[in-house]
Amino acid sequence: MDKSSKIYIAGHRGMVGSAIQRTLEKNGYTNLVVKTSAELDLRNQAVVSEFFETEKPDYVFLAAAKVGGIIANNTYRADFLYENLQIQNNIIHSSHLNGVKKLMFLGSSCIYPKMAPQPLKEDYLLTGPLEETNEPYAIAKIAGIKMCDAYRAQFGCNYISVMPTNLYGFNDNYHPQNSHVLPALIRRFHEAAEQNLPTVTIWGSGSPKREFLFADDLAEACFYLMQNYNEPGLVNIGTGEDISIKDLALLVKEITGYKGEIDFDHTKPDGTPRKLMDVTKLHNAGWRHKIELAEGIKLAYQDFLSKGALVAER
Ligand SMILES: NC(=O)C1=CN([C@@H]2O[C@H](COP(=O)(O)OP(=O)(O)OC[C@H]3O[C@@H](n4cnc5c(N)ncnc54)[C@H](OP(=O)(O)O)[C@@H]3O)[C@@H](O)[C@H]2O)C=CC1
Ligand SMILES: C[C@H]1O[C@H](OP(=O)(O)OP(=O)(O)OC[C@H]2O[C@@H](n3cnc4c(=O)[nH]c(N)nc43)[C@H](O)[C@@H]2O)[C@@H](O)[C@@H](O)C1=O
Repeated sequence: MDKSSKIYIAGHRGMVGSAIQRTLEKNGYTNLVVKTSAELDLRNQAVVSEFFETEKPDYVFLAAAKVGGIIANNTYRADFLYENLQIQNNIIHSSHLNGVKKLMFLGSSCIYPKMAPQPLKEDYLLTGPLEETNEPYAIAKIAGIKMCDAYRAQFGCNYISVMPTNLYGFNDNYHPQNSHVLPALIRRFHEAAEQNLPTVTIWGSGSPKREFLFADDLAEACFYLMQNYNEPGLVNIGTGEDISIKDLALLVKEITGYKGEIDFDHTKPDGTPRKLMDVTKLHNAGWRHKIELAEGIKLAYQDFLSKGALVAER
């Protein structure tokens, strides 16, 4: 990508899209095209087609999606399937029709079978049943991977797919029900400390394990891979280390200064017991994460505090 390339960041106001925009600008890329969902509803094929004909971007980061935690995925099953299929179909197809040089599709670690061996290697895709709570979302993401590969096979499109692990960081979604675990716990422990509540409740058993990557680290990986990776298939992006939900809660408790008790709501789903990414392919491609979990949580907590009542709830 040369500095004059026109780069479209789909989803630039989201946690990942905004991190990608920061990374590109920090590296001197200023010919960026961005649209809010109010300006350009990516579910609408006609307006997406018109947008691409007008703008003709050289590169596309596809970071727009319907995104949420385990309860959101299991509640809005139709929305997660329909909206994500529409968004990615429209962008990938219009990119092909308008000669986009390279596109990066962002999938997710939930695409792997629920009980696949750990750590998850890229070739475990489609080797077993998916986790029920986020199957619609996972099916949409798998379709995106397959679409990029099919457009490469039939039309020679250089469209790559990356699979980030669970992410957190600046501009995260702090919605009490729809968010992912880490932003949810930051908010819940903070509010419990503020209100002197005796107990903070964690969903599920606390025994599942999750891997967490800071969104600005992910953006650096995306920037690196967009310049250096041109293969079909998929690339896991993670830290290669995971932590139990219970230990994560204890870490957030310590960072937010909460002094009360923790209990567990077993009526809430645990989801996949573990989804640790094998990051050998990523490391061999030349990239490793830099921000460790405790440091990242402190950064995310500061961002949460700085936003106050304006914190995002999606
Ligand atoms: N968060 C996580 O833990 C993980 C995320 N990912 C992937 O990373 C990508 C980004 O996720 P994340 O940044 O967390 O998500 P966010 O919810 O923070 O951002 C998603 C963005 O997508 C845009 N968007 C959603 N629907 C539409 C639409 N119909 N038309 C136009 N824009 C739309 C929104 O734009 P607007 O603000 O203008 O409405 C929003 O800014 C997704 O592909 C997700 O699957 C992968 C693994 C983990
Ligand atoms: C990125 C990934 O994210 C999703 O999968 P997930 O990792 O299971 O999502 P999660 O972060 O919501 O939960 C992780 C674990 O944490 C536990 N947990 C405890 N307490 C809270 C809590 O308060 N909120 C939430 N959300 N979870 C909690 C929760 O019970 C579960 O055991 C996919 O839907 C899909 O979006 C995807 O690809």
